Amino acid sequence: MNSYRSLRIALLGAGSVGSQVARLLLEHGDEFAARVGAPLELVGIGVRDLDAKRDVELPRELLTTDLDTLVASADIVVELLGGIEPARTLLLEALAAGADVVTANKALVAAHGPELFAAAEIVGAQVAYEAAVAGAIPIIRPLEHSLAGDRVIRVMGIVNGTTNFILDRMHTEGSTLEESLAIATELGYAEADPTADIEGFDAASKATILASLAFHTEVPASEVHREGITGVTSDMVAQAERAGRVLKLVAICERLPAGEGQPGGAGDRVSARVHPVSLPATHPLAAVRQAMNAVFVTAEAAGDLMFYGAGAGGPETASAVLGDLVSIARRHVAGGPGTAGSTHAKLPLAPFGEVLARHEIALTVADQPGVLSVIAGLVALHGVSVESVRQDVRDGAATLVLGTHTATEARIADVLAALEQQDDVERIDSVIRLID
Ligand SMILES: NC(=O)c1ccc[n+]([C@@H]2O[C@H](COP(=O)([O-])OP(=O)(O)OC[C@H]3O[C@@H](n4cnc5c(N)ncnc54)[C@H](O)[C@@H]3O)[C@@H](O)[C@H]2O)c1
Ligand SMILES: N[C@@H](CCO)C(=O)O
Ligand code: NA
Repeated sequence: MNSYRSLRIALLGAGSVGSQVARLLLEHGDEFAARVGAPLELVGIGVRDLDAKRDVELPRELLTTDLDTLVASADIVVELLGGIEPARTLLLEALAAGADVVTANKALVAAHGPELFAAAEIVGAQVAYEAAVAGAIPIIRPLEHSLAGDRVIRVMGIVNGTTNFILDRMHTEGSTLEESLAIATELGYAEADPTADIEGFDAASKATILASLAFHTEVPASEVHREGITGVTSDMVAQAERAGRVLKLVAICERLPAGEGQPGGAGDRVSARVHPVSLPATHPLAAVRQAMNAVFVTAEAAGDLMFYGAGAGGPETASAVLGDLVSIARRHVAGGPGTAGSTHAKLPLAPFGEVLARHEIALTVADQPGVLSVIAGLVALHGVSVESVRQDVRDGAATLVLGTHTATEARIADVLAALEQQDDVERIDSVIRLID
């Protein structure tokens, strides 16, 4: 090993992920030093309560509740607190002092990434966040570096382990959302506030990050259309199964072509959204079970790429955090400023209403002659064509399941509003987007 001085590492947070990062850093310190060319010295672990019970027993002398002082003493700050504050202020303080930053905090990167990246650029420091999207799966680095010479067309993935775990158990065991969420929380997958998982906020933060990287364009969290899984019922799961399909919560980031005659991507727009979809059971994403994640990337020259692995869990996420840490530490030893991400493409964002999808609409209707043709006519009136109809009559009421051809979200919203007004329609039971 050369004679480079020790690198001082400050760890903020010793929860599910932080305690595993501390453990691995202490257990494998010699290996990391050999990879980096300098020792990585864990100088302190910022916690809220020195006596709290933790997943891992940590050396008492490293624990501190004075996070500001800890940050001021470090070359590299690893933030695993979660939430916006005080994480944002502490990281801005670290960057202002010239330290590099590693974080797994997708909520923070989605909401304040540009602010952190700008602060890093001023001092030539680096912000690394591989763990923020799809946990252990390398996806940030491939989008930022490996695919920087290609044109990404689409990123579609299961990026929230908790909701995948819940939907998987609804399919395989008929469990309720509540009981599966309790298990996911126990296993360390769920966010501190699990509303972030089940309402799709966590996946939407990840969609923001993925879209910004994939399209070299700042995609604000406020522009991501978001729907969670609280509207997914056991009836919807049963109906999907009868049709040989599986329900999943997915994030879709797409580059929407400007249209015929526009050369070389000129006029393209981008869109990012999170919502449940219905997939054929044979689709590769349907095979992503339990809390696993998978991300498909389609790029113009590379074609389809698939990234699969653990998207949540303490040790799994710690792997990505430590990968960032080793990579940043190597740069310290080699010298030179950190690499800044690029958002120079500045592609315009397409409104959600212009996004195209096939939909399946389940309705309870009066079981009377002629109802089907009235409804089909009403749907057609709004410029949406019906591809398939399934009918199921039970106790004098009929369930009608309409599969549409591809239509814009705006047209589908008009169809749903019109169906709600239609006397023969008792209620709209569910609406789900179909993926082939
Ligand atoms: N758990 C996962 O599977 C996973 C996966 C990927 C990313 N992440 C992200 O990693 C981060 C940490 O997640 P986690 O699951 O370890 O959360 P956690 O709730 O288990 O741990 C966070 C810890 O930080 C501490 N903390 C919070 N605010 C503090 C403060 N002001 N001062 C001192 N300590 C404070 C908490 O007491 C807790 O021990 C989050 O940003 C999360 O989104 C988690
Ligand atoms: N709560 C998140 C953790 C990983 O980001 C999930 O369930 O995927
Ligand atoms: Na990752």
